[in-house]
Amino acid sequence: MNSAVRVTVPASTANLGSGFDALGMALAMHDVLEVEVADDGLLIEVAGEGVGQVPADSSHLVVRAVRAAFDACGFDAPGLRLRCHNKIPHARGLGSSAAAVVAGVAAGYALAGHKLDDSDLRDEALNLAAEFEGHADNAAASFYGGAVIAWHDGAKHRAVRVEPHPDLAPIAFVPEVTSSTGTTRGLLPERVPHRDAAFAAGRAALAVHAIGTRPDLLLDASADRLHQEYRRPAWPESMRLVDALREAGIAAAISGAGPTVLALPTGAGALPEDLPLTGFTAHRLPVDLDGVRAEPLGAGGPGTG
Ligand SMILES: Nc1ncnc2c1ncn2[C@@H]1O[C@H](COP(=O)(O)OP(=O)(O)O)[C@@H](O)[C@H]1O
Ligand SMILES: N[C@@H](CCOP(=O)(O)O)C(=O)O
Repeated sequence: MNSAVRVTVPASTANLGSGFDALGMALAMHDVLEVEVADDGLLIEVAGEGVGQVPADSSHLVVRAVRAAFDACGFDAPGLRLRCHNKIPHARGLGSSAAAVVAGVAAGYALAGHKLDDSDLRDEALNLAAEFEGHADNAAASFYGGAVIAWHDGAKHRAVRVEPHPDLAPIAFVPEVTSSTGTTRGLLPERVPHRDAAFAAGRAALAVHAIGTRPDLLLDASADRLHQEYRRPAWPESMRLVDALREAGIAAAISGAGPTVLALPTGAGALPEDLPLTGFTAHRLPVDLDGVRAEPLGAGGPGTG
C-alpha cells in the first residue's frame, strides 16, 4: 500500500464532431496531483487553474472521487492531503472535470493498494469515474489515453481504445469565455429526426476509421448533427470558427460541450490567415498516448517531488 501518490492525468476532447457522448481523445495537457493519506483532517492546496474557485472542502471533485474509489475498494483513511497543479482550463470543453475525477479515482485505487494495470480493475475504475459525469467519453480518454469509443452496456460504462494515426496534429482553440457542460446539455432536444440519427451513425462509424487509419477522411467524419447546432446559441463565436475551419477544408468541431474548438489537421502546416481567431488562444496538443498514471511518492509525501 502507498501512503502517498502522484497522479498525472491528461485533458480530453469529446465527441470529435459526430460521436456525441461516444468518441473521445486524450490530449497532451496535464494536471498533476499529489494525494497523501493523513492521520486526520483534509488539506487542499491548488495551484494553476481553479485557484480560489474550486471548493477547499470535502465537496472538491478530486476528494469525492478519491473517497468513491476508497468505498469501491473497501478502504478508508482518516484524513487526506491533496495538492493540485492544474493546467487544464475549467469549463472550456477540455474535460477538466473528467480529468479531476479520473485522477481522484486512480489515486484512490493506488492508495488502497491496487494497481490499475489489471484490466478488470481498470474497467471497474473507469465505470466509477464515468458515473460522476453520466457519459464516459472524456473519462475513458483520460483513463486510457489515445482515442476511445465509449458506451453504456445497460449496467456499466465501458470503453475501448483506438490507436490514433501518428499524423493527427490536434489544435485546441481555447477562448477566454467559459461554458458549463451541464448548462449546454440542457439545450439538447429529447428527440432528433431519424435522418439526423442515421447521418450521425454513419459519420461516427467513419470517424473511428478516420482517426486510426484515414485522417484524410476526418472532414466528412467529424460532421455533426446531434449537438452543435442545438448548442450554437451558447457559443456563436466558437461555431463561427468551426464553420470557417471546415470551409477551409480542415476537420473541426466543438471540443466536448465547448466553447473550445478542436481542429484535426494532419501535420503541422500553416492555417489559413483569415480565420476569426479573436479571443482564442491556439494550443497545438499532441495526442496523449499514456492516459492516467499513478506513481508512489517518497516518505515525505506531497511537496517533496
Ligand atoms: N481539477 C479540478 N478540481 C476541482 N474541480 C474541478 C477540477 N476541474 C474541473 N472541476 C469542476 O468542474 C467544473 C467544470 O466542469 P465542466 O463544466 O464539465 O467543464 P469541463 O469541460 O472543463 O469538464 C469546474 O467549474 C469545477 O467546478
Ligand atoms: N459528450 C459530452 C462531452 C462533454 O465534454 P466537456 O469537456 O465539455 O465536459 C457533451 O458533449 O456534453
